[in-house]
Amino acid sequence: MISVSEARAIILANAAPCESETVELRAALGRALREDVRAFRAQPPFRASAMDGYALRASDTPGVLRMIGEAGAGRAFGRQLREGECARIFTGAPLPAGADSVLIQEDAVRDGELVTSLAVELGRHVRSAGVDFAADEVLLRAGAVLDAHAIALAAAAGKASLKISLKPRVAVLSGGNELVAPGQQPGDDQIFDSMGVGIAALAEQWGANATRIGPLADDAQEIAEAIAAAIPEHDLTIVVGGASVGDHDHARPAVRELGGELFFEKVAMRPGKPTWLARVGGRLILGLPGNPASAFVCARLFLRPLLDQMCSRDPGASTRTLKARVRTTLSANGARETYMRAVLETDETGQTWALAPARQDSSLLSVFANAQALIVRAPDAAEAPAGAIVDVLPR
Ligand SMILES: Nc1nc2c(c(=O)[nH]1)N[C@H]1C(S)=C(S)[C@@H](COP(=O)(O)OP(=O)(O)OC[C@H]3O[C@@H](n4cnc5c(N)ncnc54)[C@H](O)[C@@H]3O)O[C@H]1N2
Ligand code: MOO
Repeated sequence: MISVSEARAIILANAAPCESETVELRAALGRALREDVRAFRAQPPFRASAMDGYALRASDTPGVLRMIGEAGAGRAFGRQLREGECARIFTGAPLPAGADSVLIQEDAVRDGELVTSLAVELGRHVRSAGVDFAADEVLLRAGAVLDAHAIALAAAAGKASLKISLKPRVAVLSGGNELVAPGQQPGDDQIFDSMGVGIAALAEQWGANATRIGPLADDAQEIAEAIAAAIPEHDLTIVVGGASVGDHDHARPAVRELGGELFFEKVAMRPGKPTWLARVGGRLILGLPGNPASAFVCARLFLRPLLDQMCSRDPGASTRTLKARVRTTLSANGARETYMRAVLETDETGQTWALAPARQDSSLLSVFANAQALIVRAPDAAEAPAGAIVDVLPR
């Protein structure tokens, strides 16, 4: 069995970034940038006033100055200020040539065209040209995920459109004779297909366009046909369930029937051991165990970085852990890396505590849905007494 980090390395070694597209600025929100964004020109492009007041020469102060005109935002004052002169100025307006400082209007005494000024420090209330950024400066790097602030920066750089990653097209197949789609009438021996829906939702949360397929019957032929049909239309196919060794676990046999190449079929982790990865017709197929907590843990550990890589985001960023103290003692771990569902709390000192509910069975969706994090227990980790610091991964 391979380790979690080995499995992730194999996944990333076999995943390529999706194509890119160019879209209007606001349509790029939440997407990964595929080009560096450089400033069209410096910001501000001119020396600007930071206050409403009077533009003047500091060397003329203290004293009485003659106001010779006005500079407004978007309306530069064309003339040169000479000794003893000042110009009315407003926030954001270009400083007139010859001026070097601004007297804030609250500190001025005005009488018609005469302005009495206190001593003004040289450069006071002046924003120098390029104080925010210089012309041609790289403001955003390829790979950045574009939030509202980044979109504003691109707009300030003069960009009207951006080159971004296409959303990976992801097919999510679920299968099992016990499954019925939400909204359908279940038989007495059936349950609702929560994880086909859940994994598709996660894929979309992480930047993909997901298509739901299923629930399929426990039938190797039907599963093979569904995979074969999904492959040409999708960059990635995910199969939820049917991953284990039972007589009705048909996912991997279906992949073999299609002539697929299996990279791994088990990972030394708990939950999530029966996770697998294959390639069929040049496209990756990720197999997740059907138990809800197993599927969610494996999606978090493998699907998230895989989608990051496909979207040209940093695939390493999402799997970095944080530190927290455990509320209750955790027993020594076995040989498999273990991911325990945990509720996070922050106390009045700012310390984060992780509370692992006693019920950790991998079938418990409600426990997972109410957790905020996973406590990571290394293989063969010793008992962690209450208060010990552990690694946690935000869910
Ligand atoms: N003899 C062994 N049995 C099992 C092993 C093993 O190593 N030897 N591994 C166990 C582990 S660990 C897990 S995890 C599960 C994985 O099972 P599968 O991926 O084959 O999934 P299923 O058998 O189809 O279902 C398991 C469980 O999850 C429920 N399920 C499945 N799909 C969904 C869905 N879309 N929505 C909601 N619930 C789903 C299903 O009803 C089962 O209860 O195998 C163990 N067995
Ligand atoms: O690994 Mo299974 O995922 O323990 O329940």
